[in-house]
Amino acid sequence: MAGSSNDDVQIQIDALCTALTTGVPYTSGLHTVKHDDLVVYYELEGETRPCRIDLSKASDAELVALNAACQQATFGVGGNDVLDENYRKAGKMDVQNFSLRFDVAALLEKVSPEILHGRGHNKVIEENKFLRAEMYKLNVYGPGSFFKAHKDTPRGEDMIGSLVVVFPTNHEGGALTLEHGGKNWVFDSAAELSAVSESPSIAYIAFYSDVTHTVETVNAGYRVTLTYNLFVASRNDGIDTIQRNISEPERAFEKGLRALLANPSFLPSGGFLAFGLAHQYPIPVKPLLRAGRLRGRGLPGILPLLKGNDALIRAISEHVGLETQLKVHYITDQIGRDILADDVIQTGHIVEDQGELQDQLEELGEPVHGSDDDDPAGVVVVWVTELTELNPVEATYVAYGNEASTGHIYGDVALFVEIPEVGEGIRA
Ligand SMILES: O=C(O)CCC(=O)C(=O)O
Ligand SMILES: [Fe+2]
Repeated sequence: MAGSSNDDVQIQIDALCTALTTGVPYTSGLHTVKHDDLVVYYELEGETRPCRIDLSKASDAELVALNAACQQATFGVGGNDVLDENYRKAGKMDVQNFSLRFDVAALLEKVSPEILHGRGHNKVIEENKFLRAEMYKLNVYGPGSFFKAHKDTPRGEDMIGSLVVVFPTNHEGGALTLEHGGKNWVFDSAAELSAVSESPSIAYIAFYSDVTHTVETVNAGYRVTLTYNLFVASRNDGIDTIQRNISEPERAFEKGLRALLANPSFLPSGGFLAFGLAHQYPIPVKPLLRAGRLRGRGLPGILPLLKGNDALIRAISEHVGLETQLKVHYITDQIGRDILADDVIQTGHIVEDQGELQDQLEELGEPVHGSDDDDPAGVVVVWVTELTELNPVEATYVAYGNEASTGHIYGDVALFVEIPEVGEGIRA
C-alpha cells in the first residue's frame, strides 16, 4: 500500500502515545444543590436530640459547635489508626453519627463518565461498568487544620477512587493539592465556592485511589467536607450495558489504532502492542499460575478495575475488536530472556540447575522475540508507553551455588493488546 512504511509505523505509534498524554487523574467542579440538601443533623454526646446545622448558611458559632462534636481524625499506618497532629489536624464524624438529605446520585452521574472515561459527543461505546459511592466521613477543618500528603487506604479491591464534597462554609485556604505520575494539580475549593452567587452549590473532586493528595492549612473559617469511597461495579448479567460517549482522547487513540492496524508494515505476523500501566492495582500476591493453569481471580480479575489511561486503552481496543490482557513481563538475568506470563508465575517448586528455571519459565510463559540474540523465536512486542514499576511481582525458586539458597525473579505487570497477523481477524 502506498504511503505505508516502517517510518509510518513509528509515526502512528507516536500518535497513540500522544492520545494518552491529555488525561488527568481526577475530575472536579461545582454542583448546585437544593436548599434543604445541606442540612446536617448530628449527634452530641450525652444528648438525646440531634443538633441541626444548615451548611449552606452556617454561622461561625454553629460551625464551632459542629467542630466540637467531632472526634480528632486519625489516619492509617500499616493497618492501624494513628493520631498524630503533625500529620493530620482535623475533626471527623463517622457516618453513624450524622445524617443529611444530600443525595450523591446526581453528582455520581456527573463524575462517572470522567472516572470511567467517556466525556464527549456523538459516538458511543457499550460498557457494563458503573460507579458506586459509599459515604465515608464528615470532616471539619478549623483554623490551622490540615492533612499532609497521603493516599487513601483501599477499602476493598474494587475501590477505584475517592470523592470529596466541600460545603459552602466560609473559609480561606484548605486547597486540595494532588500529585500523580510526577505531575501536580491544585483544587482550590474555597476560591471556586466564593465565586458562586445564586443557589447553594458544593464543590467536588473525584480522584483515583493512587493519587497522592494533601489538604493545605485552613487559614480562617471552617472547611467542612464529606468523603465517599468510590467502587467500580459491573452489571453482571452482561446484557444490560450502558451506552456512554467516547471522549476526545479515546477518539484520538481509536484513530491511531485503526491506522496501525491498516498498515501492513505493522506487526505483519501479529504480536502485541504493550503499554506500561499508569496506575497501581491490587495485584494478587499469591502466584496463581502453575503448569499453565490459572487458579482464582488472578490478573484477569484486575481488568475491570483499570483506571484512567489504562481503562481507556482497554475500552478502545475492545471497541475496535482487539483483545486486551494484563501480563507479567519478567526480565531477569537468570532467565536470559524476557518472558510474558498470563499471571504471577509460581516458581517455588523449581530447583535451578543447568537451565531448569529458563526451561520451566518458557513453558509457563511466552518468550519475547528479540530478547535473546541467539534465539529469534518468541512473540513480537511493540511498546507504546514505557514499562512502569508501579505493579511489581516477585517469585522465588531454589537456587544452587556452593550452597542452596533462595533465588528471586522479578516482573512488572503491563497491559497488552493482541494484534492479529495481516489478513486475519479484524485485519482481514
Ligand atoms: O477533606 C478532604 O478534603 C480530604 C480528606 C481526605 O483526604 C481523607 O479523608 O482521606
Ligand atoms: Fe484522603
